[in-house]
This record gives sequence, C-alpha cells and structure tokens, in this order.
Amino acid sequence: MSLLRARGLQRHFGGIAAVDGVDFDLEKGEIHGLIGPNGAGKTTFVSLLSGRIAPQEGRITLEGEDITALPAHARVRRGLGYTFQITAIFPGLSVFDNVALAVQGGRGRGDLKALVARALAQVGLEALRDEEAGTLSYGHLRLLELAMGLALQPKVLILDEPTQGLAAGEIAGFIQLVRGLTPEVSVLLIEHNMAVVMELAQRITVLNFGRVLAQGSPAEIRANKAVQEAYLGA
Ligand SMILES: Nc1ncnc2c1ncn2[C@@H]1O[C@H](COP(=O)(O)OP(=O)(O)OP(=O)(O)O)[C@@H](O)[C@H]1O
Repeated sequence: MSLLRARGLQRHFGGIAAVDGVDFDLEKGEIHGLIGPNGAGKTTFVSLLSGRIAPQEGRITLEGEDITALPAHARVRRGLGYTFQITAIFPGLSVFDNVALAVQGGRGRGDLKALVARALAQVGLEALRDEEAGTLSYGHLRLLELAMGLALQPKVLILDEPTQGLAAGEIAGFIQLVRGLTPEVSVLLIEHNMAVVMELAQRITVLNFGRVLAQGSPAEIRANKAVQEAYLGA
C-alpha cells in the first residue's frame, strides 16, 4: 500500500483543466520528484493533496484512509506536512518560539521543548535558536520553515520549490538535509532545479497540461522523448 495515493484527481478552472485525471503514488520512505513545464498543474496538484483546494473528481488516501474531504489542518494532524505554504514566520519572535508556535498550532504531540530542539537540530539551526527570526538570512529562513514543518512530525513532507533563492552552497547542504530525512519522512519534491531533482529523487512524475506525461527513475525521465519535447516546447 502506498503512503499517499491519488486516483483520478481532477480540477478545472473555467475551461482550463489544471489537473486532469491524475493518478499518483508516494511510497513509504521515498523522495519523489514532481516536475513539469510552467502551467503544467504542479501547484494545483499539490494544493489538492494538501487540502487547500477541493477536487471536482477523484480520491486521495493517506495510509489507506480517504482524506479527500478533510480540511488542510486535519491532514496536517494526520501527518501530511506542506511546509512552505502553511507556515508563517513571526519576525519578532525567536527561532525557537517560531517552531514552538508551529507545533502548538499543528499536531502538538509530545514534549514541546524536545520536539523543537530536535527539529532545529535536524536543519542545523540549534546555534541560532535564540535569535530573532527577522534577523536571519534568507537561507536560514528557509531552514526555519523546514524546521517548523518537521517539528509536526510529518509522515509525508511536501516541499514546494525549496531551493528557490538559495545560493549554490546552501543547495548542496539542503540536498544532504533532505536525504537525511528519509526513510522516516517520505518526501514529495516540487522543484524547478533539475539537477536537484535528478540527484535527490528515486522516482519522478512529470506533469504536462494537467496530466501525467511520464513516471520513472531519473535516468528513465532524462531519456524520455515526450518529456524532452514537453520541455523544449515550453
Ligand atoms: N485559481 C486559478 N484560476 C484560474 N486558473 C488557474 C488557477 N490556478 C491555476 N490555474 C491555471 O491552471 C493551470 C495550471 O497551473 P499551476 O499553477 O497548477 O501550474 P504549475 O505547474 O504549478 O506552474 P508553475 O511551474 O508555473 O508554477 C495554468 O494554466 C494556470 O493558469
């Protein structure tokens, strides 16, 4: 049984089929890349998974349970984390308190201080725990967002454009970090930086015009003619 499963997902906006009958499986412990040209439907698909918008057709299950009708916060409590869209950083609060607030607003199970400390250690921000979030560099802010998501102990973590705006050195560190999260956390990675996807993902799903164009290993996706054409035509 796959951890997160979508069947026949559909979402139209007026005449535009943003997501048009997508089947998708995230297996336990994997890093799964989601790519596609601009407007392919990636953001809409992820919004359907996280519960930010509702599908017109189709079903989503998490560990075999139907979550299609659950609101976003209930999905977070069940272990579906969507770090970069649902968390808000308070610049006047410390790094530690920002993570603590995220835990209290989310699933909030277990010892709060221990959860926060563990999440900060996972992303390497322990030394900055007492700094005001507003004083952090952009790269550190992205790590703080990740810590806020991790502190909720997700089973699935959806990372939407996590390396956008990061410097090359920061991207290398980020790749190591994400790899270290698995197999405990399974990751769906939406990423425009193809080198990052190819290096991190065990499997890749390619969307084009709201449909699954291809699915396979990085090597298979790289060699796929339809994928090459979709990107050249974009
Ligand atoms: N709220 C909306 N109202 C109308 N059309 C929308 C809406 N959201 C998305 N679309 C359209 O649906 C299609 C898919 O958009 P989506 O943002 O999901 O693609 P994407 O793959 O995430 O693109 P990008 O890589 O540029 O972020 C596009 O044609 C877009 O214009």
